[in-house]
Amino acid sequence: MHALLPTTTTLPLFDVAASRRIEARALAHSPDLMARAGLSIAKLALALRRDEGPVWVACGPGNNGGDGRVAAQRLAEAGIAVHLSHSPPERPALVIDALLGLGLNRAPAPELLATMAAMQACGAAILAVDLPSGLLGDTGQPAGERAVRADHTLQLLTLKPGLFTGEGRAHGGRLWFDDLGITPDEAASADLLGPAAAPARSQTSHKGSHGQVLVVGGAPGTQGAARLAARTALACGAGRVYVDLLDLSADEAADPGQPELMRGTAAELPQAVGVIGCGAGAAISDALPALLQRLPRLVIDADALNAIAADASLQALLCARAPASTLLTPHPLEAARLLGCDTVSLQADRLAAAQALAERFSCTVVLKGSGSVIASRGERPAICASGGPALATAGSGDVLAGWLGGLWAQQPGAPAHRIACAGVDAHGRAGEAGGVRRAGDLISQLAPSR
Ligand SMILES: NC(=O)C1=CN([C@@H]2O[C@H](COP(=O)(O)OP(=O)(O)OC[C@H]3O[C@@H](n4cnc5c(N)ncnc54)[C@H](OP(=O)(O)O)[C@@H]3O)[C@@H](O)[C@H]2O)[C@@H](O)CC1
Ligand SMILES: Nc1ncnc2c1ncn2[C@@H]1O[C@H](COP(=O)(O)OP(=O)(O)O)[C@@H](O)[C@H]1O
Repeated sequence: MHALLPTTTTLPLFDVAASRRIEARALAHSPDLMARAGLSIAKLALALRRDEGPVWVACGPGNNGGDGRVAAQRLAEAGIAVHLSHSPPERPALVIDALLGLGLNRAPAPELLATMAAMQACGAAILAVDLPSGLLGDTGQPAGERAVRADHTLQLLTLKPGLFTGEGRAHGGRLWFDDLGITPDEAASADLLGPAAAPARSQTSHKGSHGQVLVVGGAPGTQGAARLAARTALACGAGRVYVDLLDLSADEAADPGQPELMRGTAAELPQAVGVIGCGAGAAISDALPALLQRLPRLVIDADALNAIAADASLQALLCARAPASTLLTPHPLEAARLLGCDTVSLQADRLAAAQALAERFSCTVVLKGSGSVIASRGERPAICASGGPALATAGSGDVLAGWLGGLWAQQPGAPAHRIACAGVDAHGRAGEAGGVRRAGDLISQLAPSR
């Protein structure tokens, strides 16, 4: 058993159906899985309980409750006061939430909701067994009106995608994992991203070796967005970075605060990676047909996504692009517009939504937000576990778009999916500080990760 995040490698995630298959096969040769699970929970509980008070263990009707009962037995054998009940003891030292795990299949019944509320109110830290009760393992959404907000979750046997995206990040608390000695014997349902290697830079390389990025966007009043993206592409190591600011007069500098940036257009730079849409406003619509047809690799963000959502002819141009050449970076509202749904239903299953977008537009999609999801046709989806609310500030998405463009410029042969996985993870790690990080600061935080 070990703490999980930050992860130093990419890890396999298994949805509920896959976890059940793995469990069923493992039980055939290791019938003592529940004993292993219970022991592991008891060990972690011993380390986490805050004082000499009783450990409250609340067990449900299935095997999740079975794990909890074994843990209670182990704790009692170790001389710890254990309170095995659906109602709280006086001043519990820790709560073990073993009500519902993988088997959650409907909104929790009222009596379970009452126990969940009592757990939350009792003042002790909550250790959830496998999943916080009421949280769906595939999507990270509560099945009903509420799910337990745990302080710690010990995932057992497999890592479930729902703990890493959507509401899962807010419900799981600190994440722990015990594989119970079983190596999964089927392919993962999704990847949990680890860090990727920075693009190689040969001793004899020159600026022409590291590609070109062209940022198109920045309508009057929102030019900062395009400049943030351009500065980030530069910090990422792209050989040359150009900006095409909408409505900028011919004699103005690309970015007076960043003299390395140059002005350019798609017509002049047909090999550049386009990063298009940042702060672009409605004016991007007119430029989009040429950009979609002309530039061999595109990162499409913000207003360019909104323009595409509103125009079937732009959607057709997008779908006609070469495979693995286009990367969309919508936040949930932009993604909902592209799919023609609302954000609540989109957020209810972020993995499915990202995959639906990737299929519909034949693109790689980064569905941003807590636990960003990366999906591409024919690829296993990935979830980014790094990042946090420090990133919830204007401009951090522009920085992501610029970083993706900068990475892609330096790795022209790489498919969009690989660039997205590497870039989103690096961006998240750079934004793991507490509080709020200004988007401009994020750029300098990203640069050392190259
Ligand atoms: N077997 C092993 O050795 C191992 C097992 N492991 C552990 O087992 C867990 C999975 O166990 P599980 O399959 O029994 O499912 P679990 O989460 O206990 O729930 C099922 C029960 O809850 C009920 N129920 C469902 N929804 C409900 C609701 N909303 N409101 C009320 N009731 C509801 C459902 O009722 P039913 O639908 O049948 O009426 C059924 O009775 C897994 O998460 C892990 O902890 C691992 O440690 C690996 C080793
Ligand atoms: N709570 C959070 N946890 C993790 N990542 C977050 C969180 N809030 C925002 N982010 C990340 O910050 C970025 C915000 O992008 P976006 O909404 O497009 O911002 P902007 O348009 O202002 O640049 C995305 O990469 C998103 O995943």
